[in-house]
This record gives sequence, C-alpha cells and structure tokens, in this order.
Amino acid sequence: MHGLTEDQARLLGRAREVAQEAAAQAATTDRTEQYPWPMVRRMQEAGLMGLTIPRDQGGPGLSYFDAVLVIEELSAACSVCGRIAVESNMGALGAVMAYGTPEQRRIAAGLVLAGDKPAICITEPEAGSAATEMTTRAVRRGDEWVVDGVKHWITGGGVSRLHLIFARAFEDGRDLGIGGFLVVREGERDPPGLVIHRRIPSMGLKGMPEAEIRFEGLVVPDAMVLRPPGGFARGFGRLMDAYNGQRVGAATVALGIAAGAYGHALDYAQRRRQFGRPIAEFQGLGWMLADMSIKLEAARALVWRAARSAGPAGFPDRLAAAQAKVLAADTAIEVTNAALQIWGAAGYSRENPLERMVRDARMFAIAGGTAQVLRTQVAEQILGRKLPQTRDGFLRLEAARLAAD
Ligand SMILES: CC(C)(COP(=O)(O)OP(=O)(O)OC[C@H]1O[C@@H](n2cnc3c(N)ncnc32)[C@H](O)[C@@H]1OP(=O)(O)O)[C@@H](O)C(=O)NCCC(=O)NCCSC(=O)CCS(=O)O
Ligand SMILES: Cc1cc2nc3c(=O)[nH]c(=O)nc-3n(C[C@H](O)[C@H](O)[C@H](O)COP(=O)(O)OP(=O)(O)OC[C@H]3O[C@@H](n4cnc5c(N)ncnc54)[C@H](O)[C@@H]3O)c2cc1C
Repeated sequence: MHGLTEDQARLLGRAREVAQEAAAQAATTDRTEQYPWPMVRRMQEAGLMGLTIPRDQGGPGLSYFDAVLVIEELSAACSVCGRIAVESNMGALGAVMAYGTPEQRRIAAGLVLAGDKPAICITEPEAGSAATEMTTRAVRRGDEWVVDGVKHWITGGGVSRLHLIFARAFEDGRDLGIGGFLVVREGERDPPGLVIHRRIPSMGLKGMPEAEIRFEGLVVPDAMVLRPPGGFARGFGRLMDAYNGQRVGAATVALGIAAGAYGHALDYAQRRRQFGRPIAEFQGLGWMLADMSIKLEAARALVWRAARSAGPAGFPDRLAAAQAKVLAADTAIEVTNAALQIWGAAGYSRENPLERMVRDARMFAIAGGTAQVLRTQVAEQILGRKLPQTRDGFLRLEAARLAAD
C-alpha cells in the first residue's frame, strides 16, 4: 500500500500473518458463539493489543492510523478479532490514557497488554441514540461513589475486565453532569454490585458477547473516577471526544469486512465458470466489482483521513470520524451483499464466509451512533450550529440566546 512508512509496512506484515490464523477460525467462532481467546493470545503475542498505549505505560506508543492498518487487516479475516483490536486500542483505553491519573493509566495499560479488551458502557434501554438521557446514577458517599442503573448492548460483557461506565454524578443531591467510572472485573468474578445479567443474542459477530449489565449499589472509589478537563459539567463531551477514536475503529472494522468480501468476490468471479466462461466476463458482474472497488477506496480514504486527523496526544476529529463511519458502514452493507450475490447459492451457504460477512456487516450502521444520528452530527458540524433533537430544543436554544443578550 502506498504512503506507508517501512515501520507501518512491517506492522501490516505482522497483522497479515495473524489475520491468516484469524481467517482459519472465523467460521468456528461464529458457529460456537465463543469469544476467540486463542486469537486474543495470538494478537497479544504479536504485539497487536494496546498499540496506542504510550511508551511510558509499556506500550509501543503507535498512532490511531497504525492501529487502523492492523484493524482493517484483521477484520477482513475475522470481524470479531477486528473488534477486539478496536477496543484494545481505542474507546475506553483512549479515554483513560488521555484523562486518567497515573494509577488509572497503569491499571488500564497493564490489563490491555495482558489481553483485555475493555468495555465501554454508555447505552441504556431507554437511552440509546439519546445517550445524554441516561439515568444510571453515581451518588457520592465520602471517598466513594455508589452506582445504580442498567446498561445494555455492552460489547464484551462477561469477558472484559476493565469497564468504563458513563453515569450521571450526584453530590449532596446536585446533578453534576455525566462522568466516567472505572471498574475492573477480576477474572470470572464480578465485583459486588456489577451483574452481567444476560447475554443478548445477536445477528452477527456472534463470537463477541453483547450483554445487559446491571449496577446494583456498585461501589467505585473516588480514585477510579475518570475526570476529563472541565470536570463532570463537561464530562460527556470530553468522553465523546475520546469516543470519536472508537468510531474510527468501528468504521475500520466495517471497511475490513467489505475489503474481505470484495477479495472473495474478485477471486470467485474469476474461478467460477458458466456458459463456458468465467462469470467475471459478464458485464453485469464486472460493473458490480467496479462499483465495489470504488466504494471501498472511497471508504478507506475517509477512514484514513479520520485516523490521521488525531494529533499526537489527541483524538480523531469529530466530523471526520462521523463521515468515515457513515460511509464505511453503508459500504460494508452494500459490498458484502454484492459479494454474496456474485457467489450465487454458494454465497448463501453457511459453508462459505459471505453469509457470515453479510450478518457481521449489519451492526455498523447501528452501533457507535446510528447512520441517522451521525448524519445529523455531520450536518451540525458543516452548518456550524446545534440541531437539537428534542421537541423543545430550539425553544431552549433561543431562550438561552435571549438570556445571554
Ligand atoms: C450526542 C448525542 C448523544 C446527542 O445528545 P444531545 O443532543 O443531548 O447532546 P449534544 O448537545 O449534541 O452533546 C452534548 C455534549 O457532548 C458533545 N459531543 C457530542 N458528541 C460529540 C462527539 N462525537 N465528539 C465530541 N463531543 C461531542 C457536544 O459538543 C456537547 O458538549 P458540550 O456540552 O457543549 O461541551 C447523539 O448525537 C449521539 O452521539 N448519539 C449516539 C450515542 C453513541 O454513539 N453511543 C455509542 C455507545 S458505545 C457503542 O455503541 C460501541 C459500539 S462499537 O462498534 O464499538
Ligand atoms: C452490536 C452492537 C454493539 C454495541 N456495543 C455497545 C457498547 O459496547 N457500548 C454501548 O454503550 N452501546 C453499545 N451498543 C449500543 C448502540 O450504541 C446503540 O444501539 C445505538 O446508539 C442506537 O441506540 P438504540 O439501539 O437504542 O436505537 P434508538 O436510539 O432507539 O434508534 C432507533 C431508530 O431511530 C433512529 N433515531 C433515533 N433518534 C434519531 C434522531 N434524532 N434522528 C433520526 N433518527 C433517529 C435511529 O437511527 C434508529 O434507526 C451496541 C449496539 C450493537 C447493535
């Protein structure tokens, strides 16, 4: 690939070796719905977990862009492995590395380098896209906080050790805003008050558990509160700054799945013969392959641009991350479906990878901000104005403007 440094080309080579092993077990992971621990160990041995962890915390201190190269490669082979690479490089980890105390950073880095994929707990049954309407509460009690609430669709629930829990913080009855609370599960034992209530059956990415997690009087020491600059009052926004990294990661998994499916389609179209000639010679399929390649290159360009928008200690740009995720998610759905079509009945068979890739691709227009919500975020950024989504949102904005005049 052009534009890569020698180090990046070497890193990509390492990722390709692991991806070959990942490809060999992807169908089993899908069928058994088991978290692929052997692949986690393989990724860990190859140094692909915690690529973005700074050197002062024992990591290689690589960039989001470096991580994106690895994530695409793994995702083309095994989407679950790709998602593990996302959360072991971005999201909760990025937030802790940027905002954490030295002790919090030490704990997070140690866990990830030892093979943990942290979990990020934002979504609630009644607060999905409207994440700021979350009702999980953290109430201050001296030197600790008591957390109560329910989160669902938490990726890695039941296997992850480090949890970053978004909750509304209260002190002396006052609502301080939304903050991050760090909790570590020790092996298979859950801390008292953290209940992995149930695994949610999903359409794709079946080797990755999605869980409903309940917090029932979960005690978090004040030392495990993640405090971004601006404190709780600005907490949600600053945590979302970090989350833009994970949006780029999710976009990359979508891109990787699409690239993998495209590779299968290109290969099959040249191998499969009908009417005495390779099916690739039929113009209908040639144009499908052409469109797939164009969409892939466009999605890759946006993903790379978003990954590269991150400064040395910063996160990817919010607009670039949203644009990349919207395009990559749509591309993954379109390209995997087209690839399945090119394979005909063989594509529809569970004996081949494409039906799995179609299922795996579907989540990215939903998770991490839906295709609709992210389009609104893009519109807000290009228009340079807030577009409130609640019924009284514009009235409130106007009232605030009048009060400021
Ligand atoms: C942001 C939303 C939840 C909309 O809610 P609101 O309208 O109440 O919020 P806003 O006023 O727009 O924002 C509040 C605050 O946050 C800042 N903000 C919001 N988004 C970002 C961002 N991407 N980057 C930086 N800052 C951001 C905003 O500027 C405000 O800051 P100030 O208070 O002004 O300082 C909604 O639009 C939304 O994003 N919903 C999607 C929720 C989501 O993405 N959930 C992901 C859950 S984790 C997951 O799904 C993992 C899946 S995976 O594939 O890994
Ligand atoms: C596989 C998977 C993994 C996930 N992992 C995590 C995780 O690790 N941690 C976590 O916290 N969450 C996770 N989520 C949850 C995910 O972030 C939410 O599903 C997502 O934010 C949308 O919320 P919702 O599903 O409640 O949909 P809703 O918000 O109920 O939306 C339903 C529909 O309404 C549309 N809609 C809603 N509001 C608007 C609007 N203002 N304008 C236009 N359309 C709108 C949506 O686009 C969607 O089509 C995961 C979800 C999935 C599927």
